Amino acid sequence: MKTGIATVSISGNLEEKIEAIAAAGFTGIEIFEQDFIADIRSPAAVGRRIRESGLEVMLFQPFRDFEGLPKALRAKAFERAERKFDVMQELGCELMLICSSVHPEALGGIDRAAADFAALGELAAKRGLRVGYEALAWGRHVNDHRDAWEIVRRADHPNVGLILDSFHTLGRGIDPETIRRIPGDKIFFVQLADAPLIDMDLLYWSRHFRNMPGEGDLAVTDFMRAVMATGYAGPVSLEIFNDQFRGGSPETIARDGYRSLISLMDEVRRQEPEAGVQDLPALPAPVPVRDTAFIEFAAQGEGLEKLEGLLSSLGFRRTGRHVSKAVTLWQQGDIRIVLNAETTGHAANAWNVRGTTICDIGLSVSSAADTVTRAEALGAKPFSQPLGPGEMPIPAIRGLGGSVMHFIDEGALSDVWDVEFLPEGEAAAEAGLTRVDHIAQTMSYDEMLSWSLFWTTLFDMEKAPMVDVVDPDGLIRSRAIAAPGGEVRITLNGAETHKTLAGSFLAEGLGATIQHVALATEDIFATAEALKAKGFEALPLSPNYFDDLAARFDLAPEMLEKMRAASILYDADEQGEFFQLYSKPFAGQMFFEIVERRGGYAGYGAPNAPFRIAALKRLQPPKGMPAIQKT
Ligand SMILES: O=C(O)c1ccc(O)c(O)c1
Ligand SMILES: [Mg+2]
Repeated sequence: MKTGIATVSISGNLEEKIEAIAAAGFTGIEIFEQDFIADIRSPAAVGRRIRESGLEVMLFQPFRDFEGLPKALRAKAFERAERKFDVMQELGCELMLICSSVHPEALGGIDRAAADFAALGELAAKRGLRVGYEALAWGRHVNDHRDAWEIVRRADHPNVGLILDSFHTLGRGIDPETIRRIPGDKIFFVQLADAPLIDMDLLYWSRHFRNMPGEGDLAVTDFMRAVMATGYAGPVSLEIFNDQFRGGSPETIARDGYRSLISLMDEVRRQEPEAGVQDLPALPAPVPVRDTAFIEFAAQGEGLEKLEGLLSSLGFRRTGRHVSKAVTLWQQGDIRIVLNAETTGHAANAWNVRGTTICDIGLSVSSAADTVTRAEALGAKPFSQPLGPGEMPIPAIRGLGGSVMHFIDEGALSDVWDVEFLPEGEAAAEAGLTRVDHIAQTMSYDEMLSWSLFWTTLFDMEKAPMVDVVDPDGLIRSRAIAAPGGEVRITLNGAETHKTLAGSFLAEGLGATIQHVALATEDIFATAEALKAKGFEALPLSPNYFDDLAARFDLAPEMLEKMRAASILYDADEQGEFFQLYSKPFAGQMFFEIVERRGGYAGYGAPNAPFRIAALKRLQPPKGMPAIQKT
């Protein structure tokens, strides 16, 4: 299977685009004409450069306003096409994309357009070139792939074929099953893009909001299944017009594209085995996640002592000390927290950059080996560092932005805790915390699509709709990613400005990181009592919040009083209820959350987030003072 991406999909100049596309692992490139025209090099030199980087020049596009023109304009269009054929021959590209006309003088009529294409096919054939016809969703007369196909069919020329683009089909709500009727060898090229469902003008939506398959809401997998069912054996290529990507990092966007495409084709192969997806390396299915195995903090000195104090006040006990490293294990229920005070290695690097921070998360998965294999096939890098005495080689990868994740399964490595840690028997009463409910990653808004793609392509996890959270100083976009039974839940919080709480956390800490961890209890009132006895200090909330709760929900007055007394927040959905309790911030702006889910409540208390953020902000030092001291 040949994979491609259009130059228009990523930022930078043509050279930067070529480098990033080649580095990400694609087979080829679609040259978007503007990118080529802006380059100083000759077509031959550009073609050579692309091939030297290991890429094929798969497609030259777009050629606009060709078909259906009245006489004089028609002749000009053919001349224009000949000039572009010249360029293509120099470039070493044999396929041109012609998108359906938007010309105000273009005439309709399928036979007229077919005759134009038959004539152009002749000219192309003389030079050993081919042309493909794509229906733009906003084309003047042709805006549906079924009409474009009828024109190609009637043109009946071996050098004239159809080009399909998932956006134009799915964006118009055309059933992709209709593609199954087209002969695969008449489909010359396939472009893929997803998009978030937003009700707006098709052209504007397409030119600004496309994103990678899996990042949006369109049925791109169904589209591609139908394409493969035709016997299509040509390239599968991404064509993403996106304002954010145009301003992003070429490497990141190209890597995301590759991850998206491989994961999509893997899914197509699974769902449509008879379609015979060729030359796609075998890779394990998206990996089921079972639980959060551990959360590891990098902490040293005074910051370490403070964190130990906070963990004790949350009912955690130190249960182990690493056999060879300055690392301790803290437990409660099924929760494991690792405190790493090493002065070399990944944790030390993280501490040097951020101070006290979560530097690693461990996930329990069905197969750790499969997880690493799939992650690498999708472009992730394995992670390892020299093993100390007595240490076990736990499979790990680099997540995005330098983060690290370890994977533990039920195999030989599951007894890592007994092997690597000497037990410490500090007896102390727990506070009823049972497991990690969710992990909240904070990032800049631009990183959200990358992270949601990372989680949903590697693991058997689904993304929930985006929600907006109001911070007094700006907006936070929030999206949850969860395993089907909620075994692991991640929330991605994207800050648009550095003035928001999440944004200032980022400004201090360099890149996406985990800002809070939510721990589950089965009885939040009992937990709140137990914590109080241990000296835990809850985040104080405004009394107005509880008055509003009384107005919005039918809560028993005694329960409301208990919530008010213990600073417990509340939310409910159709399935159940949700209770939340926050710690005060520590190490700058990190915090813990304690939650109780009753019934099948599926959310994260998003309606409460503005009040939590305002409460946290009240505790920040006055503006102008440093918010984080590196301890
Ligand atoms: O927005 C456009 O004009 C445009 C151009 C070329 C394409 O392949 C396409 O899908 C859209
Ligand atoms: Mg297209």
